[in-house]
Amino acid sequence: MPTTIDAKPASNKPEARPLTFAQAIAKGQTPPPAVHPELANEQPVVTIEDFCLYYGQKKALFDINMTVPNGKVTALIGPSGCGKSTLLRSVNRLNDLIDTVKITGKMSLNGDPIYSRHVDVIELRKRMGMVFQKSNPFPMSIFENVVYALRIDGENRKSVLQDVCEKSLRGAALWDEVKDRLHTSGLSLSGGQQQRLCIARAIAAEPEVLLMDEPCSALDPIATGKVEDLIHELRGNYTVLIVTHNMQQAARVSDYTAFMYLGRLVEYGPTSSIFTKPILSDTEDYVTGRFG
Ligand SMILES: Nc1ncnc2c1ncn2[C@@H]1O[C@H](COP(=O)(O)OP(=O)(O)OP(=O)(O)O)[C@@H](O)[C@H]1O
Repeated sequence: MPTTIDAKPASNKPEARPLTFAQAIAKGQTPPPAVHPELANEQPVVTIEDFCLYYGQKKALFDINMTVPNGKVTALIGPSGCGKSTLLRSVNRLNDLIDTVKITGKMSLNGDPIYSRHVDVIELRKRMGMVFQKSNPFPMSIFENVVYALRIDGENRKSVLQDVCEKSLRGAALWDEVKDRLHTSGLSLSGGQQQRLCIARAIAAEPEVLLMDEPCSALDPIATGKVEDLIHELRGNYTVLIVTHNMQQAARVSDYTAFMYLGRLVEYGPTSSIFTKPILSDTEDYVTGRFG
């Protein structure tokens, strides 16, 4: 069904055609997103309320309202430049590093404000894991990469570190490939293994949410398949918010999908619904490759 956003009839026309989301934006309106009812049954880990972000004068995010549900994989999709990475990086305040960035609105992590003046950003980031496009193992052994966050927190008990290392590498589907060379450099692994090592490092810290910014974009198809399988398996145990350019990837790995366009959240719902029976015609056009 096509969207019916702000379908005000023009005064001299008996039947105005409903505006699409994109047309409404072009007319300067801010249509509310189409949020599917299933989300109301989920427990939010991250809550985003009326969130706007500006790079200097340029507004990149417009009144984003959404929640990231507990124990689920949520994919952010949309055309290049629509604000997916900006939104993801706002969750762990990586955008603080850019001088010109200003924000309005709120975000919270399990009820705790993310953007309060009193927040210790370092402590806040410890509660979240981040996996980047390009894997970034530290120049140290596989073992030390995985237990890095624990070491920083002063944990030096060998048995604890060994347990966490094994559990995290198993969780990242890497254990069998590296268990006999834990003390060789993380940099000696293949690209796909390095990315799974980064995921192991992230989950070792037991993050409340794992943020992934196009984690497969630098990988070949086989390594991509392994990382996708892994992300899919993280469901239930971890809350994941992932940016992807690749719609097939979103369909394969995620429970929920949020479609963004020109800095707005357009539609958000179960991945199967977004791809097979979206509410808005804009979403349908995007997922079927007719625009974007
Ligand atoms: N550091 C920056 N300074 C100024 N503008 C920026 C900066 N980073 C991003 N932008 C702008 O903000 C908007 C959103 O960019 P963002 O990278 O978040 O989009 P995206 O959906 O992740 O794109 P892509 O899929 O191409 O990575 C774009 O118009 C972009 O040019």
